[in-house]
Amino acid sequence: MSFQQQHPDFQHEVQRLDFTKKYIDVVIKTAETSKDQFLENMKEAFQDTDALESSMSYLSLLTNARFFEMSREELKNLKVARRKPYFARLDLLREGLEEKESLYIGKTSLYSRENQEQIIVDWRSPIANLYYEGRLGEVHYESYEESFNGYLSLKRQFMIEDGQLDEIRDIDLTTTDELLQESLSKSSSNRLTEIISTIQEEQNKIIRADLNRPIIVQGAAGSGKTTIALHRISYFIYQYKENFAPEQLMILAPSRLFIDYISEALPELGVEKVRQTTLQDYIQACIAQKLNIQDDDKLVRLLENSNHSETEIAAWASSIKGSPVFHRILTNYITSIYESFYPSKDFTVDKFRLFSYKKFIQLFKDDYNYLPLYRRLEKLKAVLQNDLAKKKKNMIDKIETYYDDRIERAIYRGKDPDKRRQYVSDALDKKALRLAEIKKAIRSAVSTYMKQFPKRTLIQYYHSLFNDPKQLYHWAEGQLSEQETQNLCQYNRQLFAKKQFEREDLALLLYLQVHLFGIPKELKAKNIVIDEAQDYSFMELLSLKKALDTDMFTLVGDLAQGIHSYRGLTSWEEVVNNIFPRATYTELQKSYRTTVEIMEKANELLRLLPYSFPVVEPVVRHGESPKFIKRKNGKELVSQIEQQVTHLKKENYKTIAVIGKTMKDCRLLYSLFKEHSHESVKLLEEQEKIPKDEMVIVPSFLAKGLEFDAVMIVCVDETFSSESELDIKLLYVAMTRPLHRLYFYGERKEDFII
Ligand SMILES: Nc1ncnc2c1ncn2[C@@H]1O[C@H](COP(=O)(O)OP(=O)(O)OP(=O)(O)O)[C@@H](O)[C@H]1O
Repeated sequence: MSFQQQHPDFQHEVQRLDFTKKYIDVVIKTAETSKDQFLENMKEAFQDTDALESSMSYLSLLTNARFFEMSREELKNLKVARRKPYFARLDLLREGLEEKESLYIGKTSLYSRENQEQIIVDWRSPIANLYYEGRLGEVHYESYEESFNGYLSLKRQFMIEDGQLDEIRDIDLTTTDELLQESLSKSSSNRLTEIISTIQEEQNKIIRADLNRPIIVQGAAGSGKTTIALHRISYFIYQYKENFAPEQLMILAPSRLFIDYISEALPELGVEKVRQTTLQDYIQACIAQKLNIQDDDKLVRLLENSNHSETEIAAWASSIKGSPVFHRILTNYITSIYESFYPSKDFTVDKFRLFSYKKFIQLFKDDYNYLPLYRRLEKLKAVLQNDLAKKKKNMIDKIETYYDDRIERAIYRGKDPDKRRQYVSDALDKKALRLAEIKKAIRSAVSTYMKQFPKRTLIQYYHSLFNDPKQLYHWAEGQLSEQETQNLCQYNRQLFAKKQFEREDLALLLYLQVHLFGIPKELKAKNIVIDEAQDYSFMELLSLKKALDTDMFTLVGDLAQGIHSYRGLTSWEEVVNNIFPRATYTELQKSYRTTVEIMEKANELLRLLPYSFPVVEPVVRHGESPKFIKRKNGKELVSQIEQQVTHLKKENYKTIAVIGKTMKDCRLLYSLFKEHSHESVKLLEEQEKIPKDEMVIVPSFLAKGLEFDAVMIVCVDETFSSESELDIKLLYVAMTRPLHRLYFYGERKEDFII
């Protein structure tokens, strides 16, 4: 018997676990067969225990089929839960009650079918919050806007593997960290996992922060931002399951590679139905077009420093297109488009004036100002059609009456019967002609009137924006010089000539789409999580907010890893002040991923960056110090790395990555491996899936957000320079990927800055 199994309650907890598992089995079986079977199933399962007694006494409730109505989803969760029904227990004496109750906290809830008592309490329920933040003793919690007090006398953690209780541990202040330590020391599976049982207090605060307000989290590398963001979605779905379908939530990830990385944690959290996409894919869906986008090309060019002045202009164009200057430009541009739609003629049919242009403009400008331009036009077209339908009879009647009157007068007044006949016949002809005319005019009136409004496509509008530098200068209201607007127009026209766009154009296209055409309802998510949000530009965030028509965003990111800062953000302040004024801002400085030794080295880099964040505090977990190894060349470099990998695998490290600074360096390494190695190696690109048990080669900018047991940063042709902020950030990203081991392979130590 192990030490933990000597816990006086161990046997009791084994029984309790047994009961829970059997109960789950019965519920599953009953849900899959029929409710009438419940009793039989209960008898069978609990033949030898007393539990049956109490169950039998609630027989009457069983007539209620509702207790067994379970969605496929719930059934699936329950089947998963059987392996580990719960991870903690709380003993709570609620104020005003005599007896304390034991609450078992798990990933999904389970109610007793007989008396509605909770056999398992969902980790997202209000009372489970006590596990994450309440110390033992007097506690207070809120549930559905009511406050409760109570006394928490026990917090117990369970280690359950495959339905077997391995260990129990009662938590007081000294042992809180043990489970976390254990969980962190495990090897990484290349996938993000759920951390429900070890969520830390500061993380819990963010997960459960007011769901009706946006939240911005600046978190150090490895502080759990991605993990927390996913848990917050899970919490949101739980809280609002009646009001929102998971499909109405959206995760915007930096790349498809990253979506693959988080994919495994999603079902466990019950959030797999949440829409997961990248900004590029999402915007292209909104504008219903597939564009030819040059991806990350700019970053690579910046890295490789090719053609200096051209690269500089490209980076400058990105920064301008992402900045608030373009908000001003687009606002003015859109106003000018709107004004060009104000008609100067009334809506007339034949000789009748039906609708004044002033009224048209008033409806266009004021009454329908909540709609995008072309939707306003559709509305107005419908207004004209309605109006016409109402007045049509009247117009026809007027013409008929006019001729009928004349004919009648002629019949009575005229003396010469021949002349009279001729007059009447002419009048009848004229009447028929006029009636045919007016009917024809009525048929085409609306479409003729609507023809004055130009029909242009989004892309045509976008191209026009860069047509005339003088106009652009005017719209920028002094925020750009004439030279700058000329450069910008020239730059974009060159792209257009190649039928190309760059990522920075997407936000502007989205902004125009929203104001001119609108976006389909089914693409309007209600709650949005953005990971690596530091790489978004001001205009990207603003356009998304406009497109989605909500400020319910969770933004998580780390400015120190802002490798796209030429277009991305340099401070969260501008985001809070100008886009999400209702947002709460939180910082996370503790890092859970890596060891103290690795984090200390990475912190040295952080000090070289122009940010005033405090250095990252690693959770105390020690390991080997990062090592510099003088690299060899060609075949010998490959065998050098292979030996290290063999060594690491012996130590049971499973996921290993070689990180190069650029894709170019990675391709070089990859071809060396192809030529000289028997090991299977994969080069990760943007659209890849991450293999489970192969070593990977990945460029630093794509490694962002991922993690591995061990990382080897290898410099072949490229080195990192302390002169370049981008290099520092890329190296920082690379250095903060490993959980356990870090090696630098290069010519000289200086090539890695520190
Ligand atoms: N409370 C926790 N308990 C156990 N593991 C945790 C906890 N918080 C974070 N981790 C682990 O720390 C690692 C880093 O988490 P995550 O990837 O969410 O961090 P991040 O802030 O998004 O990192 P990056 O900035 O590098 O993208 C993961 O392995 C995660 O499982």
